[in-house]
Amino acid sequence: MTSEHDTAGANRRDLEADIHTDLAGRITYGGYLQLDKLLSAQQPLSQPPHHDEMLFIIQHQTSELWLKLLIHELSAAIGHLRNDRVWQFGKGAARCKRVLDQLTAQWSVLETLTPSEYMEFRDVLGPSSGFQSLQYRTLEFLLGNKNAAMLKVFAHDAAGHAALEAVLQAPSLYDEFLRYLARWGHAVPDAHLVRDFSQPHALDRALLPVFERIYADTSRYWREYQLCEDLVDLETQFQLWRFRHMRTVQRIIGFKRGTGGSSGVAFLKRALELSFFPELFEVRTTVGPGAG
Ligand code: HEM
Ligand SMILES: N[C@@H](CC(=O)c1ccccc1NC=O)C(=O)O
Repeated sequence: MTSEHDTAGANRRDLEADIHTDLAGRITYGGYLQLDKLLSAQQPLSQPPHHDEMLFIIQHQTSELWLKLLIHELSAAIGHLRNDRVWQFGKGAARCKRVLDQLTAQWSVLETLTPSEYMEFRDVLGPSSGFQSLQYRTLEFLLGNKNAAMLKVFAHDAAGHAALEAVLQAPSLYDEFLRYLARWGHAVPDAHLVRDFSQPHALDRALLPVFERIYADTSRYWREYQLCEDLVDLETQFQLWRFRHMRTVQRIIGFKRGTGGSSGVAFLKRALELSFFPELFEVRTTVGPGAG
């Protein structure tokens, strides 16, 4: 038996009668997403264009799009924490983790770029480098890796510089978390509640009893424990991104210096020693019977 809907034999799907086709002056897919702008922003500088420069550009642009979403979600989540909206914070943190998964997984696409292919167009990059990514530095600052020296590379961009300076001066995710704990009766030393937020947080053993109490009795302090574990997840995911960047760089340019002027892989490796929430990792050593 055949019917007008039976297109299986023809291996074709017909349009349904109600599908909108008169779209003049209406909101469309390409219009809503501004694809004219988005898809005209891939402009290789190599002359003639090197085939692999498209991969290089799109890998960076997609990373910047995910970074934009991360900043959007993390800023909102920090606001939730500041206002004791723990459930909403958890929801935002969960989304951030999934976005970080995407960012980390996508290194496997760039890893298909061979060292010689990259060297064929690397010179067009001049002194530009991911080190100058405003969104990346914003994310690092939101997470607490504060460093005023990083502002220098944005001196040429007054608006970007001012926006980053504001994030440098504001409490980070961990600062807000410690303030949350203090509001809920945990013995967070005052020095962590009011401080110069432009400085990075460094391991303070005086904070360990707070976390030992939470980790020793997770059923009593389940909310706090879950927040701690969200932060541990975020740091772990972020470190995976850093690690895969470092390994991708190593396999593509070896130990050459970076276009941004750094030593290259050695410089990237040093970031792997940093911790946003050092007490949350230290507590694993000190908590529990027989620890210490
Ligand atoms: C062939 C690919 C890549 C190479 C060889 C490379 C190399 C490097 C090097 C050597 C640095 C140190 C700064 C410098 O001297 O330039 C750096 C920093 C950086 N790169 Fe890449 N990179 C690559 C791809 C990417 C991609 C796809 C992203 C995604 C946005 C990215 C983001 C960054 C960021 C954010 C930094 C600063 C890291 C920090 O401050 O610790 N890179 N990169
Ligand atoms: N730093 C890289 C160049 C690079 O990867 C790059 C250049 C321009 C814009 C973004 C980049 N990505 C990460 O650093 C290099 O040394 O080859």
